[in-house]
Amino acid sequence: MSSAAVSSSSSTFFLALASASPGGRRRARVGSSPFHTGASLSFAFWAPPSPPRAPRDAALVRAEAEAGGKDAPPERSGDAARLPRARRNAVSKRRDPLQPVGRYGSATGNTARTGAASCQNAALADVEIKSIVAAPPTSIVKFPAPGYRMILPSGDIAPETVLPAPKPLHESPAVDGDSNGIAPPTVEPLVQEATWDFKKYIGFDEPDEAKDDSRVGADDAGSFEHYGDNDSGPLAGENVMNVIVVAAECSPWCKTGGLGDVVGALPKALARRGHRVMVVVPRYGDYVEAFDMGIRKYYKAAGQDLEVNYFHAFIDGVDFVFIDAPLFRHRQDDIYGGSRQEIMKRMILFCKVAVEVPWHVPCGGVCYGDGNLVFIANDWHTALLPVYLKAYYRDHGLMQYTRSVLVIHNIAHQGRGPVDEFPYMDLPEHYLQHFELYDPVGGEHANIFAAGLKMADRVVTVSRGYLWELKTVEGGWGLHDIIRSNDWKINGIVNGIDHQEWNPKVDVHLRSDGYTNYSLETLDAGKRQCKAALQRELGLEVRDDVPLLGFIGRLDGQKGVDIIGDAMPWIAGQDVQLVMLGTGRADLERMLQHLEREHPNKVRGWVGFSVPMAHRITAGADVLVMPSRFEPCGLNQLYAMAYGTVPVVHAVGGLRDTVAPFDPFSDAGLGWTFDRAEANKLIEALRHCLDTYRNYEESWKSLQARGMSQDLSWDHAAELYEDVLVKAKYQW
Ligand SMILES: Nc1ncnc2c1ncn2[C@@H]1O[C@H](COP(=O)(O)OP(=O)(O)O[C@H]2O[C@H](CO)[C@@H](O)[C@H](O)[C@H]2O)[C@@H](O)[C@H]1O
Repeated sequence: MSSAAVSSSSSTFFLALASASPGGRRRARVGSSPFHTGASLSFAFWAPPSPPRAPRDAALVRAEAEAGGKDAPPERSGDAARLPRARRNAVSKRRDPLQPVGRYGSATGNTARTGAASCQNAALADVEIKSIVAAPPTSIVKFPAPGYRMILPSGDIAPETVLPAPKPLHESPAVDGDSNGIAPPTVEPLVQEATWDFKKYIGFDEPDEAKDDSRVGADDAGSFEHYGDNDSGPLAGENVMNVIVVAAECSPWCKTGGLGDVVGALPKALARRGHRVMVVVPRYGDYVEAFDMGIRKYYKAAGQDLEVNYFHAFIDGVDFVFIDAPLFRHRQDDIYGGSRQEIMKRMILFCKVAVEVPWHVPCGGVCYGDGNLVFIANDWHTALLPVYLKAYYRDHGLMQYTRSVLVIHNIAHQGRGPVDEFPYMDLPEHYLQHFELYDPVGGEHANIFAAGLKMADRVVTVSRGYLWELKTVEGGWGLHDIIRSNDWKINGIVNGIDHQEWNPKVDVHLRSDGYTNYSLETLDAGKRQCKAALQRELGLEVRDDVPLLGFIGRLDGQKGVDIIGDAMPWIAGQDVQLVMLGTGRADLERMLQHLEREHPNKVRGWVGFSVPMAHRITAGADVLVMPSRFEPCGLNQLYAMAYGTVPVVHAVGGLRDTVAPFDPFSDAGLGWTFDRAEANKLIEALRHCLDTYRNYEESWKSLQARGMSQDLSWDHAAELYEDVLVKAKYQW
């Protein structure tokens, strides 16, 4: 169907969507809070039987991480921890003169730090292009395939740099550069992959005899004997690959939520297994660690030629490549800001650039090349990458040994837009069918996530429970049919914890203002001190015997903070303290402030984005409350358990997978769960939790100890990711 043919109908649909939300008929008003907007989603259905969670080893901590080490997140301009209260509240109040979009690029009316899941489709009503000049797809023919029109995004690629020697599929190690005769290029690549020396690059100290070893390639695994304690080569063995993780955010440089955490940590864990790993992320600000590589390229995005520069840092065995372009600059505190068309244009540019990074960016002097390479794209922002990989290259016999994996962190945000905007994506016309989607809520539209899911070689969701939910009408947000039909290539892998960043033993945010580092051995004294410091910092009465409840999260329908508001009359009647930290929807921000005003002796509602405060609440609170309506994985409950803070969660998605309910009879479990995202269910769970806290000290301590003793490290998750990468590699 041509875009012209569909445009009028789509415009009608999208105009009708101005106040619609993807939950549509599924959404139900919860409770009767005066703060409730009615935009929240009641998300309750039969959850799948819990997969038995294999017992893991005792907590693996990287105790060697040093105070203020290079991984310690620097204070970002968005952090408001040290600002006076008035300014703290102002942090989240920035308003863009342009139509604002939600965290994932959907119109919400909120700041870009927010993820107003409830409203993302509303943006679709805005079909007027504000800043993008309409243009047909570009057709820069670089490598014409017989009888085929080839579209390449980059404006200045010399053939010798775009076509490194292809590799046969069976050739696994990233260190090996032999090409094996499938359509060899007429011109040799500028940088030979064979010159790549993994050990030298990541700084392993080799003994002389190892240096003499002239073996290369797959059989060379034995020469990695000095990789940590493992003398048989990289943990990944012969599966060693080149991995490029592509995402819109990456902690500690730019983070609005869990995506940033994952992208900051998973690559390091993959590198520890021996893979050569790069992270590609936009350069929203000046990041002191990264240096200009002096490479300039030109790309077309939505009809405009744009210059792109590359900045590079090598940290913890990972190449971090920051894409610098005018579209990304000065967006540090507003990375998903601007109109829907603007963010789409940024992501089109970003994906076009990222897919060619393995050719243009010689990290450590050597490009990654496109053999034995896998991209890991994340969420809808980078879902175009698998599409470009296929449309620009794989369809034309290029990049035949490159694979793509797409990770679903949150399917509530999909990159929906009118069908008549499809030409901005610079794709062959027949690709439109992969984007086109009709659902009762969104009408007929172009859906970037849908196309990415179809084009990716493999797909990962961030928990198995969430994967199950995605296949349901309630949980798939219109993509359930696509998920179901691609079930064969989807795996659920629970996120891990970066133990350099989220570890009470070494947490840099617990080193001042009366807080302290602690471990399982020093839990009692350590938590008591952190709790007192938190109470002091927030102006609450310093009391050890009062249970301190915490909430941290984006203020939107997903996180269910309004359910806490609904439960407030009961909470206020208890001898408890409640600290909530979040930013997002204006009505929910007001709710936090209102609750603090109403209950000044009990409640603190901190409106703002503060990484240090998130760490301090996690350490100082006794209980972390997560009444999320849906939660693909959830990281805060993992962090809480690692800090001896007991989670009380709605049993949904990853929360259900990771928080086994407490069983007082067998003294097992990790926290309290409730089966519907409703205030009365939350109250019931909290009642049991507080009863245990007050009256069963031994049970409480063993709950804390079990939480802290789990191996929640990324190393375990990275191993599971590796299985997926290998499946992708051998999949044709
Ligand atoms: N106001 C604030 N100040 C400081 N820090 C704040 C903050 N609000 C949130 N954070 C931090 O942001 C992170 C949020 O993690 P979540 O797992 O809740 O992610 P989120 O829902 O954004 O992401 C999605 O992706 C992740 C990763 O896959 C999934 O776990 C999750 O279920 C899915 O919704 C945590 O590190 C938290 O401390």
